[in-house]
Amino acid sequence: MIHLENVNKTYFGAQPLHVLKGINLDIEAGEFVSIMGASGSGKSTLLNILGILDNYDSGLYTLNGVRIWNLSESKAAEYRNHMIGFIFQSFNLISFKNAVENVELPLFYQGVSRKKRHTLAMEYLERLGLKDWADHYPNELSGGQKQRVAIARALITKPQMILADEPTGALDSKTSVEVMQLLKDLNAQEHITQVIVTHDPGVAEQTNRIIRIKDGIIE
Ligand SMILES: Nc1ncnc2c1ncn2[C@@H]1O[C@H](COP(=O)(O)OP(=O)(O)OP(=O)(O)O)[C@@H](O)[C@H]1O
Repeated sequence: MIHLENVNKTYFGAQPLHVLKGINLDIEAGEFVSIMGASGSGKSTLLNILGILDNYDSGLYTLNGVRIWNLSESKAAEYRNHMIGFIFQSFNLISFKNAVENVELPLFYQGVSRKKRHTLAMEYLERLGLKDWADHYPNELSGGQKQRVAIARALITKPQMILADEPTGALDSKTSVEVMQLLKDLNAQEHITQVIVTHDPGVAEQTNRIIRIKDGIIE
């Protein structure tokens, strides 16, 4: 599903920083993998490239056989909206929208009718055990509840893969285990490919493969 060949990425700041130095990586459909590496090793950079949120300088990236290179912003957004669900450490919920409105948002961008997106969002909230919290705002939810709302939002477009950047980074250890179990179940039951960036060896151990990045390459 994901194929990377000799992918390079440099940030051109005051001093150029060659972050990814020839990444070769294959992730098959249905895999449940984690990416580990020291702080600054390029994990988020790699995840952003996989999620078509950022460009790379050279090499090859194909997603489901489609070459991802120099896409227009609208084409990139279309691929993201239809293929990829994102989960972030800081949840990235919209604070002035309640839980069900947050979950509905990706469908709004897909032009789905108000009624249909509300019905679907309620279904996903229910699946994640949050039906009774639908009209609560993010600041009224615990960290674990916020992350479950974010997971519902990631799932609602039925993505083929989920990219998660430190999904448990802001959660206590008990809630982390619950969220990881949820992601694991999703992988087992629905075969959604998942790529999880984490610092936490306990989180990585729960995935089926650990990819280690060091000095800009995969070990
Ligand atoms: N937009 C940017 N412009 C310039 N440099 C950047 C940019 N984004 C990241 N970097 C630098 O690139 C390097 C890799 O960053 P990245 O966020 O990919 O690492 P990481 O492995 O995810 O780190 P962490 O575990 O701390 O989140 C770091 O040195 C970072 O400072």
